[in-house]
Amino acid sequence: MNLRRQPDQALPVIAQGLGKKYRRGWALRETSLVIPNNRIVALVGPNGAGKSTLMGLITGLLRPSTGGITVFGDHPTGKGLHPAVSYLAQQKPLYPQFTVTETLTFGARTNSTWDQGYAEYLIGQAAVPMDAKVGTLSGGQRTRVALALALGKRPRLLLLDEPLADLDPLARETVLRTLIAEARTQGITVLLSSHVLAELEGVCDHLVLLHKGLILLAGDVDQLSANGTPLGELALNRMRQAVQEEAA
Ligand SMILES: Nc1ncnc2c1ncn2[C@@H]1O[C@H](COP(=O)(O)OP(=O)(O)OP(=O)(O)O)[C@@H](O)[C@H]1O
Repeated sequence: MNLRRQPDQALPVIAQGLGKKYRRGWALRETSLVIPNNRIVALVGPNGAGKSTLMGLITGLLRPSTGGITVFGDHPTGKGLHPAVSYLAQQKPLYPQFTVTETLTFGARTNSTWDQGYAEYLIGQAAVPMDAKVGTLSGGQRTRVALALALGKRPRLLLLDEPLADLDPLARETVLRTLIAEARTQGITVLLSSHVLAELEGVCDHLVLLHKGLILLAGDVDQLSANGTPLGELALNRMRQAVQEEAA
């Protein structure tokens, strides 16, 4: 595949033969992948499968050892995120001493595409006081502030690396629902990594399943699942099959 920039390649992610090797070995191998527009993508796989590594390569925070990757037709440079991409990891990069207002001001100063009205709307929806210091907020409220920061940039691709892991089940459900509603309304492609397969059912319409640095399954759920098997079961069955093949 030719990775030079072409109009028809302005897809969120195209990876070809992508690999990342650390001193201990390969974290991601021979990954060829297309993430289409307007999808809510479940990025799943066991611990150490390579999910965070793939996200790091998409953000440009990591450099590939082999192959190449484009994000909306551009090669990630490693000098900051692509303007159309927001990234939220479990450790949310928020300053505890900042108030919510100051946090949004920071978002405005650091993002040329910042939409202050939209960010304030998202904070209002979460009923988080604008004058509260971030360090005094609950885990769920902090996640909502981090999401407002990520979405206020008006991204076309939102990368979420286990962002809900520290929330209770009710808060997880609320945040996930809000997030997905926003993504669908705004036409944002979301790449969401999670170990909780059940909560991705009915939320994600595209699946990328990684195992030991290799892609086992990738595609739209309705195409991968001929007989309507739910996403979680589809992923688990394929992972079990891979483990059995390794043992044989
Ligand atoms: N900075 C690093 N240096 C060396 N090895 C690393 C580094 N980061 C990741 N690895 C290794 O690469 C492999 C893939 O790790 P990665 O964090 O991408 O997996 P993951 O699917 O996100 O795992 P988890 O579900 O546990 O978060 C693992 O074997 C991990 O030990």
